[in-house]
Amino acid sequence: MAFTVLAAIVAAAAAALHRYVSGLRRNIAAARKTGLVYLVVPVSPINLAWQLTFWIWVPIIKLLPNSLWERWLFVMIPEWGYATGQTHFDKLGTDTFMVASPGSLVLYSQSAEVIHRMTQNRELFPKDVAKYGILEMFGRNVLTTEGALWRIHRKVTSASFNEKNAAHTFAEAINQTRGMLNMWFGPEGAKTGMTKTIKSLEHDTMTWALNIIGYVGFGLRLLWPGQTLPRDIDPRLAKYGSLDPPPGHTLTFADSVAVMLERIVAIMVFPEALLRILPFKFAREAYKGKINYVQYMSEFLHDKIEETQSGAPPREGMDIMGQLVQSKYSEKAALASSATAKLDDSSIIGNAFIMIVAGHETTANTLHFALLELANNPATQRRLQRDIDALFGADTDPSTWDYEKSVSPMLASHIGACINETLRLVPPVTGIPKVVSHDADQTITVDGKTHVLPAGLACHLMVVCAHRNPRWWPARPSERTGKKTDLDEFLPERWYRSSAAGSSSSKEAEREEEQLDKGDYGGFQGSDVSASFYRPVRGSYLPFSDGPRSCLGRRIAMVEMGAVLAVIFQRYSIELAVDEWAGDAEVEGMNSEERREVYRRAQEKSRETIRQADSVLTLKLHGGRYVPVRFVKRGKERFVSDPMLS
Ligand code: HEM
Repeated sequence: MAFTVLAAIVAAAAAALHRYVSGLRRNIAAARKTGLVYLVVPVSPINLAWQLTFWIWVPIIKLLPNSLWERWLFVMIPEWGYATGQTHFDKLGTDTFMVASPGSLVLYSQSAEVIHRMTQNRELFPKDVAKYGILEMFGRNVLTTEGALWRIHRKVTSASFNEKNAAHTFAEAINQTRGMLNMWFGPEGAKTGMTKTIKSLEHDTMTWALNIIGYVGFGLRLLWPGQTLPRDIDPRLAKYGSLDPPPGHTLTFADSVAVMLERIVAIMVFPEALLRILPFKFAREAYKGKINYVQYMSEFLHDKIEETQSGAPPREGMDIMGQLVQSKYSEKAALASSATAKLDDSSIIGNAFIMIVAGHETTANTLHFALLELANNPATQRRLQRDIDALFGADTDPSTWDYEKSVSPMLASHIGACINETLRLVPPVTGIPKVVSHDADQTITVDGKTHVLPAGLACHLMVVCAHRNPRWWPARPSERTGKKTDLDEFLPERWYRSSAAGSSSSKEAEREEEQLDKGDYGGFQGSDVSASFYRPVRGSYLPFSDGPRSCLGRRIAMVEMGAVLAVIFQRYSIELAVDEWAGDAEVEGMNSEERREVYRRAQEKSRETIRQADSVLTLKLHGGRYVPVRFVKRGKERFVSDPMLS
């Protein structure tokens, strides 16, 4: 008996070893055939189990002699592109390389040509939808589907992304920014002109963005602490805005979204029944977040179906849930032929989830990093304020700002430059997975040479690396760090520079535009970058992706972020908090040089913290990391008004 068991184990191990070796040999041969540079690694870097546990294995591997791992280990660290991307592409001497492992063959590229080809040819290089399981747990949706099914989702969801709703978003972003400022200052800060040290900037920007998409996208009035719901609010919607859990719930709606996003990996990995009984804090939170969120959304769906079937007039704003529900439950949908595609209930909930996640976490993180970079860069902040004064006036009431008149100049000013530069440096989505169509091999051109990629090949577009590739961006030697280029630095002025080594002339840019896929996939059709700025080569700047699968919400995101920066910096400045090095009384007694010295320490620490950002869903500060800041009324700055501080 013991011998039989042993023999079975040996046979299974031999079979596994055979699979391992033959998989590796097959993938190495396929990598070699493409003619591209390739690395060989022992485990697939895109294997989910590896990605969840890499932090255990990497330190163990590093105990081995350097020569065994130093060439390839970087690619096994999921956020390598953001942390150290350029160095590795430099070392390999190429913008496009392959990684062969026993379980996979993957192409990584930061080449604008390659990225452009893949984003423009949706059918030849579809999205690698298998990688989007985490975003499909509540139902299939526009972000996670491909082909004919994606077209149906895109048609239904894109209907409300228009200029009217962008204007509505602008007004609501102004309103929510005031709510956030009121919370930060409180009655005490309003008197002194300075907030206390804020450690919750990331959390607050998430609340800000959720409140906006909640209202503009879903008609839900979500509140800041101390605010109350309007008296005439529809009682069915009141529970979503409640600051305490309403009857039948153990979390508020906003907390259910926040907790669910915080614990999304646990929700995906563990079955609900197991989360319920596991005696760990993370499991309790994940379970609570999930069941509350699911319950809110099914109640919301139910209410919307009733509203649609009662023939109630359309609501103001995007009413994303209303649009989704109408596609299935309206009278028109009922009369439509059965051949007309409709979403099922699970897809309605799935799309609502994706709009909430895509619509708030991305924008919130961009705002969070933009604020931190402005605190890190006082000279940029001062220039931003000058542009805001010129555009909106220093004393005007933001609620009177006119969207149509303001939007283009706003995005062409230093406000736009700061947003673009944040999205270049710290894009919420650092990489986009595509795949070579399973139907046929496809070609790419790298530096004038054609390479054939095998059908089904996984391709990873290294967005964050393309954004820092000196070949495509106007770069100068860094004045601050002495590095070869300043591309790792936040320099919105870059957007006024005229050219980069690999940048195209405006004629070439026009020709490129002509070759684009001009299909109408709904949403905003214009460029992400104002015409007055440096125009990056197509494929080198894609914070919102590009081509048919580009972000549906990019216009409203830009508008939202422009509005919040304008409202905050019209009256206030942001400063890094220096409590770690000096108390308020000490700062009071310091001369200018001493203040500069203490601020420089805070800048150094802040930059180091930002470098440690990584992605679960989007790029942000995880693991309790934060940068403490204060907001001060303009004229009351302790540090950032000093012209010697840049
Ligand atoms: C700074 C803010 C934002 C950034 C950086 C951003 C970025 C992106 C990126 C990179 C993609 C492509 C993802 C992929 O292919 O895997 C995407 C898709 C998408 N985004 Fe955004 N997004 C932002 C804001 C928004 C907002 C505000 C909404 C909606 C309210 C939104 C809705 C969507 C949707 C629906 C898609 C899927 C489009 C499709 O596949 O057809 N996004 N976004």
